[in-house]
Parts: sequence; structure tokens; C-alpha cells
Amino acid sequence: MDFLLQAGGQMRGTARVPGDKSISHRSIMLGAIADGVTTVDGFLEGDDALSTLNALRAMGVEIDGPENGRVVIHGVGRDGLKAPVGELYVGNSGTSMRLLAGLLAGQKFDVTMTGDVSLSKRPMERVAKPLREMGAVVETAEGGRPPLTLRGGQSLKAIDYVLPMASAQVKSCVLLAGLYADGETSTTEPAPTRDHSERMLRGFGYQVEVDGPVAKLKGGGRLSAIHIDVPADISSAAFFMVAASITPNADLTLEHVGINPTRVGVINILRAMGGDIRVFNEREVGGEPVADIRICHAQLKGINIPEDQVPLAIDEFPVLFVAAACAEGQTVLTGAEELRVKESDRIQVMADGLQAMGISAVPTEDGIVIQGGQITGATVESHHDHRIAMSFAVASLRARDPIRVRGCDNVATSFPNFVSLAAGLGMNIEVQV
Ligand SMILES: O=C(O)C1=C[C@@H](OP(=O)(O)O)[C@@H](O)[C@H](O)C1
Ligand SMILES: C=C(OP(=O)(O)O)C(=O)O
Repeated sequence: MDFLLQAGGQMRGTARVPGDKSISHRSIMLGAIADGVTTVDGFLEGDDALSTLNALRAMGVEIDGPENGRVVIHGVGRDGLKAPVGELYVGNSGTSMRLLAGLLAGQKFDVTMTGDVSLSKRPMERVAKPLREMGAVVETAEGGRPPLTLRGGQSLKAIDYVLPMASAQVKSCVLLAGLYADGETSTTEPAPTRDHSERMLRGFGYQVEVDGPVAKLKGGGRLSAIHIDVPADISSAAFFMVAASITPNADLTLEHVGINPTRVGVINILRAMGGDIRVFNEREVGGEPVADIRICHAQLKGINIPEDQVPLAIDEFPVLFVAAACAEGQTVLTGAEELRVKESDRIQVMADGLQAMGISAVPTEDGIVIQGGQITGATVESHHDHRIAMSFAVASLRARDPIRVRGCDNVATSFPNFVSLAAGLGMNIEVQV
């Protein structure tokens, strides 16, 4: 499926983007091993979160829905998961594979997880290593890639794990394994990463101590079912924050967006570039901060992106590169080598696409240098990466000629209604099968 975009368009109105992907994954995993019935509202009905849901169903957890964002999870308790029949296929979802590895490392049964072509190329050694240190038996294919197999019946011991990279997936994996380990497990991260696991575990009544970069929990406790209200995903909102920032006359309000401090890099970076972004109606919903956000058009300027913002905006860089392409002057990103191991090599793939659109975009080992300019028309490849597809679609708002983005089926990974929502706000987007 391709996106075909006419050049120009508007960005006006009010919208609520779908539920947060990271929080949706975690709601299913923790709800599944809790005692009692967990209800979730605002669940992301995207393929990635559904991969996690289907995996837990395959391990004997009764789950109703999703229906209009509502999911009901009949928790089986910490030791109630059952061996799945066959392999667990988690599609495109790195979060499913890495977090489930932690949750399943201490179970009594064997599990093998597989993924699609993109996930099958992504590094799993980063979770296999700490799990092995805890006593798990973890097998990966050559080069530490999926499939990933966990041998059941191991007793796990707590570790103090210093993360070699800023990764919430690795941190969460170790903490989830720590639930089943003997003693107190701690993680130390090199820079702040999303803390949804720590917040949600606490919501389920599990004690997690956080002291700066260190998160700690003791194994052996139990989780009690709760109600979870999932905020709109700031990573999905980001496409429209950039869209409105670059589109003349834009005035857009995005409702109920999660503004967890570990996720707001996109707001900080756009503001540093001169973006007109107002955050209001700040409130807390189920342990996560939420707000409405109004974005108006502004002339952006190029900046050197501060490296401390990188983990706080890690999934938003593809669309931030489009903002940089529309800015006056040069934008420089460094310290972002993690972008090369996402659903695609997001540095190379964005550089290729922006160059095809007439923009000077020079990849570096750990980032990119982008010179603002006139976006031309082009046919570009998404490389089946949802965030790349949506980012190139946003670029059409400032293009001179039509843009075709090839291979866009994967937007359903994180943002199933992207096309209708974007069209409703004024983007000239249509789908070609
Ligand atoms: O924990 C999570 O839910 C996620 C963490 C990030 O990955 P890393 O941990 O690899 O940085 C992010 O890119 C991913 O989309 C979701
Ligand atoms: C990197 C992403 O997700 P995951 O690692 O779960 O595949 C993403 O959604 O941008």
C-alpha cells in the first residue's frame, strides 16, 4: 500500500490521536500477571500492542476486547501463565519481544518468539545478556537476532544491571525478570528513558524504588488488578506537532496527550527550533501526566539538538528531520546511533528520502546534518517502517509537487487511523493499494 500526497494542504482543527503504544503493551503484560480483573481504556488497537495481547492470550490469559479502546484482562496471577502452543509471533514489535523476554525468563515452560522481516534483523543480545546473568537460559539466532528462545524452569537471581545504552526496553526487561528473581534487582541507566514500567508497576501496588538513574524492585511480590486509562501517544501526536509547525496558517489542538517528562523531547526540540506550542489543561490520569497541546505555524530555525534530549524523543526523530528540512539553516543531531537499529535504519532511510526530496541531509555515524530548503516532489521508500511512512507524508505539506511514499501498510503498527485523521485536519493524503 502506498500513500499518495498532493503538495500543500492545511493543518487545522482538534484531534485525539490513538493510545500510547508503550503504555498499552505494559497494561496487557502487567494485567495478565496480576491478581484480579484489570480494565484498560484508550488501548492502542495497533498491530504492535495487539501482538502483545495475542501473546498473552496464547499463554492462557482470558482477555476481552479490544472494543473501542476497552480491554478487560482476567489476570492469572504471577505464576498462572501457561505454555503456548507453538511459537509466539510478535510481528514488527521490538517492545513485545524484549519486554516479554523479561516476563517469561523465569517461567516454568519454554517459549520461542519470532517476528517479521524487520524485527528479525534487530538486536536481542541486549536483553539476552542481562537475562543470562540472572540465570535464564536464552538462545538467539546468529548475531544475537530473533528468534529468541527462553528455556523454562530456571531459578533467577537478582542482579544490579548497568545498562550500556539508554533503552527503556532493556530496563523494563530486567525489571520484569526481577519480579521472578530471588532478591533485589536494580537497573542503572546512562540517561533517563521512559519510565512507564516503573509507574505502572507501582500502580499495580508493586513497590519500585527509583533514585535518579537507579530503579530497584524485590522479586516474589504480587500485583493487584487496577483500572488503566491510556493517554494519547505523544509519539503519534508528534507527526501533527511537526505538521502544524511547518504549515502556514496552521492552528491545531491535540487532546489528552501523554506528557510524561521522559517523553517530551519532541516538544522541547520543536520549541528550541522556534515552534509555537502551548501545553494546557495539565492533569494526571492514572499515574501519568496528560495535557492538551495547541500548535500554530511558526518559522522554524535549525539547531544543534542537545544530546540529553535524544532518549526523550527517540521515536520522534524521523518527523523531527522533516521539521529540520523546513527550518531556516542547519540542524545537527549527534548521539543518536540507536536510530540505526529501529524498525529500519532511521538515519539512512530518512537521509535517502530527504535527499530524493531535494534536501541536503548527510548521515553521520550517530546522527545527521540537515540543511533547511525547498522540498520537491518525489517517490520515496518507507522501508516498511511506520514512522518513516508518516514522516514523509508530513513533508508533503511543504512540498512543491506530489509525493508518493511506498510500502505504508505498517502504519497500522502504531497509528491505524493515521490517514483519516490526517485528511480530516487538511493533509491531501490518499491510499493506493
Ligand atoms: O519501552 C518502550 O516501550 C520503547 C522504548 C524505546 O526503545 P528502546 O528501549 O530500544 O530505546 C522506543 O524506541 C520504543 O518505541 C518503545
Ligand atoms: C522503535 C519502535 O518500536 P519497537 O521497538 O517496539 O518496534 C517504534 O515504535 O518506533
